[in-house]
Amino acid sequence: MDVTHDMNGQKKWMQLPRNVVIGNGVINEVRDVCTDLKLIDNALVVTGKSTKGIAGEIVQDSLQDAGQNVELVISESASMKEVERIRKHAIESGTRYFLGVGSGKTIDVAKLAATELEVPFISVPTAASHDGIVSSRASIKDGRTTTSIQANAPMAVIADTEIIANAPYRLLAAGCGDIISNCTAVLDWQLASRLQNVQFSEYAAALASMTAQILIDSADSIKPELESSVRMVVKALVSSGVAMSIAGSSRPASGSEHMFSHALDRVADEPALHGEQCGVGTILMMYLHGGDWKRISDALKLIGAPTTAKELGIEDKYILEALVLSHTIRPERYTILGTGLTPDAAEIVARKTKVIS
Ligand SMILES: NC(=O)C1=CN([C@@H]2O[C@H](COP(=O)(O)OP(=O)(O)OC[C@H]3O[C@@H](n4cnc5c(N)ncnc54)[C@H](O)[C@@H]3O)[C@@H](O)[C@H]2O)C=CC1
Ligand SMILES: O=C(CO)COP(=O)(O)O
Ligand SMILES: [Zn+2]
Repeated sequence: MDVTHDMNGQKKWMQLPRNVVIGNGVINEVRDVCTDLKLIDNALVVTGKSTKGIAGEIVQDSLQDAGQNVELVISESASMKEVERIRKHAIESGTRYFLGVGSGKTIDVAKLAATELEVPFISVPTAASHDGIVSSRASIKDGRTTTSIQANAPMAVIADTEIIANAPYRLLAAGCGDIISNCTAVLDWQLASRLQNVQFSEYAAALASMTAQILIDSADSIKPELESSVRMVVKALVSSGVAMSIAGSSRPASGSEHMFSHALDRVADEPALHGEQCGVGTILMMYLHGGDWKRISDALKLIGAPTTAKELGIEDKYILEALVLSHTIRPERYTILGTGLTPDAAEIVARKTKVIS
């Protein structure tokens, strides 16, 4: 668990990654990181179909060169069945630690399997598409429903900026949407703290908000194929992950805009990327908060992230359906959505913010 509180809120236990390595070519430092963490044998590399050739095999070869036994397994769908398959594979091959090498789904499966087996996990993202690359949560899908499960934080995060800069730019822009969503997540958290006296951390909220503000202020310098942009986004994702660890929940980085994204995952035929949907959700929820939604929309446009249903590739009717459904996604998490939007109110917010036209 990230943070534990006793009944008086006096006891805290924050779980953070020990090594965070960001830079050009740092994939070649995997074995040094493992040695530093005393992870010296029986690794299981969990990677994706396309990310195997991009980074999975580099990690495998480099650990094998250091004399380690290393197995490699492909995993892309983040379901409990898949976690179980990987967990069984790990037991059979005597795995002592996991490396998740790839995108969000691959990392989540490796993270949860490692947590269940109580062995260390190292995150090696090949894209900076959301803050799950560093967080202590795993999102697992069951049909169209996604559940966010508490897991152990990675022992280390190794983010090679050259590899991430060569990934499709859409993934990096999505990562920016996930960071910018901290703006409304923190407003929702403050609201819940005022109205329902929920546990609130000034430090976690300040860190999450500041991270989003820095990115919004630098929006014009986030560009495709630039390692400087990748560095900025990865550092922001790490900061968001740390904010969640301080809070002991995803509250600083997930509010009503995330509930909207989770609702879209349920209703849309073909949902967009998590971070893309959260970015559009932030525009909508900032409008509901009475805040500067145009500033959010302008920053996303500068970055090249979607700001409309059309750019998300999702029909207007699903945006409206998701807006009306959002408050039911996580009823225990109070947000600006309150007891929900009526269909006509949903249409007004979506039209005024130009998410639908
Ligand atoms: N654990 C957590 O806290 C969080 C987890 N999630 C979960 O993460 C998942 C979404 O993750 P995403 O990364 O957005 O999508 P994804 O895992 O579906 O990956 C998107 C695509 O990017 C490709 N890709 C990755 N790196 C690449 C590279 N270097 N070059 C070419 N292609 C590359 C992958 O092969 C995949 O086809 C969802 O299941 C979502 O629920 C989302 C947010 C937070
Ligand atoms: O995506 C997240 C933070 O960016 C995690 O949030 P959830 O708790 O909504 O899965
Ligand atoms: Zn997110």
